[in-house]
Amino acid sequence: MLREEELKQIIGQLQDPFLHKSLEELDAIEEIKIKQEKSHVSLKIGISKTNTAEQLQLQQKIVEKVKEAGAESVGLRFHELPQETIAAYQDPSSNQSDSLLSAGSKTTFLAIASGKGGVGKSTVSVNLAVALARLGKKVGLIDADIYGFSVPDMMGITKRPVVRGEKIIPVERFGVKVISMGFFVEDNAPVIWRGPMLGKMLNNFFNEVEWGELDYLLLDLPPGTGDVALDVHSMLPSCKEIIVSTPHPTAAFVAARAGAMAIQTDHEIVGVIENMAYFESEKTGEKEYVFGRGGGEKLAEELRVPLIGKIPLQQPDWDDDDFAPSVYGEDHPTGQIYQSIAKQVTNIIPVKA
Ligand SMILES: Nc1ncnc2c1ncn2[C@@H]1O[C@H](COP(=O)(O)OP(=O)(O)OP(=O)(O)O)[C@@H](O)[C@H]1O
Repeated sequence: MLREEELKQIIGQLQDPFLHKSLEELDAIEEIKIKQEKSHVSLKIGISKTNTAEQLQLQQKIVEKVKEAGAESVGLRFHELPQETIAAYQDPSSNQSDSLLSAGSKTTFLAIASGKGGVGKSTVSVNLAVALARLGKKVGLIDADIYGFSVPDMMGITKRPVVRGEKIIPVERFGVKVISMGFFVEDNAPVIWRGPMLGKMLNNFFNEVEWGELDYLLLDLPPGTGDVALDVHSMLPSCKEIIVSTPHPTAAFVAARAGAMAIQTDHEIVGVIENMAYFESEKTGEKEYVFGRGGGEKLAEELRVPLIGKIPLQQPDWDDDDFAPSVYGEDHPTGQIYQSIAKQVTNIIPVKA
């Protein structure tokens, strides 16, 4: 004679393979049905991650135990535990590499966007990522500018990521873990990613890349407010966002559209960076406002966020030994501006505890 209470107790002692808590504690036994005449037991069980090798092992253990209790046959169905349960029991320090998107993840996503192309969004993304790493933060960078991927060149990356098991290992440069669409494209060929393919690629960047533990994951978004930018925006997890603009007052109008798109797609704008803000004469130290003035302030005011930096118009350091065409050295005046921006970023969005 099979008894529900007894079976519940036996199965309840087994553990969820990922949360390492008993099924009883997780309230994971959803249903037990017994057909006495056939000695058949059917079960519905919750697990934190379905369709895994671990699920199969747990399944075998359950079947074994239920048969030991007298059942002839066992029917078993798994479903995913509620997110609240997973979040409540997940050890935040574990599982980081499994998915940055998991509820317990400590990673802040920080997207860098612009109203139009060529304003220096990628340059800012790269230098901000490096500056955060110089502050001792654990930083990743996704070059999600799917048509105009330029991060590998800007950082002087010549290596390609290696694949270990089923995971892609990002390339590390200046302490930043980098993944770019450019790594997966032959001979710099243009790519057309739309709809499901684009979503799949972005998903792979989050789930199939071995990021390890990250404090910040920066995303260099496609420029502008067109379809591609909108697609990428809406396919991302919820992000904090920085808008890059040039100083011309009309540029602020254009960039404000990017701001509107961020809000519409549920991303939170945390600041504005004005790039190519002025040219400073090496001889006299005088500033010339080549591209106009006031755009950054205007945009920040409109979006009701702080203006967290003004970056001058400048040539990168071509003489740098560790050649990376667009990364400024820590002692370079522009490098120092990036350090100050990075500090503000860590104040505005502190590393999650
Ligand atoms: N402050 C600056 N001073 C001088 N040149 C700069 C500055 N910022 C960016 N640039 C240069 O301007 C060009 C465009 O910059 P970048 O590629 O970063 O812009 P973007 O907005 O990401 O462009 P895209 O639309 O291609 O994504 C690059 O050649 C870059 O080196």
